[in-house]
Amino acid sequence: MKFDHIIIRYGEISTKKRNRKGFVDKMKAHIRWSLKDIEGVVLTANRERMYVLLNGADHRPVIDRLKGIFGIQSLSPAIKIERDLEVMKTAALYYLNHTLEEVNTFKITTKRADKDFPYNTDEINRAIGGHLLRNTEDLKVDVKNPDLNLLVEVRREAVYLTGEIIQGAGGLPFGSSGKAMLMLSGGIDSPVAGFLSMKRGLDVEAIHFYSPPFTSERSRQKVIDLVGKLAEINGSMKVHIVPFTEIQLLIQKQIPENYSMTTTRRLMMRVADRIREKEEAMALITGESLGQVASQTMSSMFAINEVTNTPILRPLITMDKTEIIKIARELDTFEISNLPYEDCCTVFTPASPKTKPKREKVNYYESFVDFESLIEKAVSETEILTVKPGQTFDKEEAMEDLF
Ligand SMILES: Nc1ncnc2c1ncn2[C@@H]1O[C@H](COP(=O)(O)OP(=O)(O)OP(=O)(O)O)[C@@H](O)[C@H]1O
Repeated sequence: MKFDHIIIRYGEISTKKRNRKGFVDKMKAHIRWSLKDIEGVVLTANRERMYVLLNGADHRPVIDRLKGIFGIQSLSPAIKIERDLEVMKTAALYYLNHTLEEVNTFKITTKRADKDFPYNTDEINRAIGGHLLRNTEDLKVDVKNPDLNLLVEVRREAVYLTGEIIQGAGGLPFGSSGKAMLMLSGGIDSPVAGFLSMKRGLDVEAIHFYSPPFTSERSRQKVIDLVGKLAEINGSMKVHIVPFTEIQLLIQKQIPENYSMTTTRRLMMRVADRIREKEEAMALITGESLGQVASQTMSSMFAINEVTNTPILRPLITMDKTEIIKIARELDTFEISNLPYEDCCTVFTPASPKTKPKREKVNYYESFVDFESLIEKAVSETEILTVKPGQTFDKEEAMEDLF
């Protein structure tokens, strides 16, 4: 006996009415992609649920992959069996021994959709429960708060056993919210912002600004590795690598030092917005968190945001650093982000950047400088890479190179 299918329950998709099909189709495509190398599995869907028929495949790797698919609320491995009490008892014991969680207490909940079945609900509960108690040690019945509530569904065509409810990733199906551009530094925050945006159904491309020779090849590679991590979600991610040295040198030369950081951010936004337009995306995403550093105060964001009316998504805006780090660790990006390679912003950061820059002042300073041709040049010289998952980062080798 084996688990023969997995039940997939929808999360927020179930609140969608007329456009539900679009969401379900996106999720189906993502699940199909994630299971493509597991032989034999077949996916079916209806308005309420999806089912993965395992056709002999082991349920554990399938569940592991499904756990990462956005839009899934929960999952349950299930068994379809004959309408025979002895078979039902054996199957229940199998279920108990193969759940992923530790089970100390249980209850059986039978539902008889077919009232012609020769045993009533109570008789089935007791027969199966007794069988489990006789064949296990230290297992107890708990009808109020059991570790395992084994649902036995007696239908006309067969009996279905399911019990374990495994939490899914939640969110919305990948790509169901359209496309946005993630401004990705090598830091801890922006990869987390990218992940959370993808979780809300966005298809994300990354934009990274780098300033050779002030920033090294290693820091560029670090960003590619971060993109490789995010690419695990759906198999690949594009990254636009923007040469930013000329713009930064011009800012350094022409803008008063305490306003150079504000102008740098404004220029990044302007360039990113051009790339967004070319890629037909509808928003920019940043890893900003309110008040974290000088460029992330309300006044700074007010001054920086002025250069575009494209929506700027800031998924981390109300999060504390510790909350962000927790997600970065779960995502496995923390170690990569934490490597001490310089970023183009840190290299050019003034000693005391304005924490309360004024729009009028920054506009006044920028009015003496023609950035337009350099913006065009940066966009046209942007390198576009498609990164696949598994660009593993060799931390030891990287550290050796550093010291
Ligand atoms: N070199 C860069 N390329 C692309 N985007 C950048 C770059 N530097 C900063 N950004 C964007 O600006 C945001 C704020 O950057 P900043 O360096 O002030 O903050 P941070 O808290 O260190 O963020 P992060 O941890 O993401 O680097 C980043 O989250 C990112 O979205």
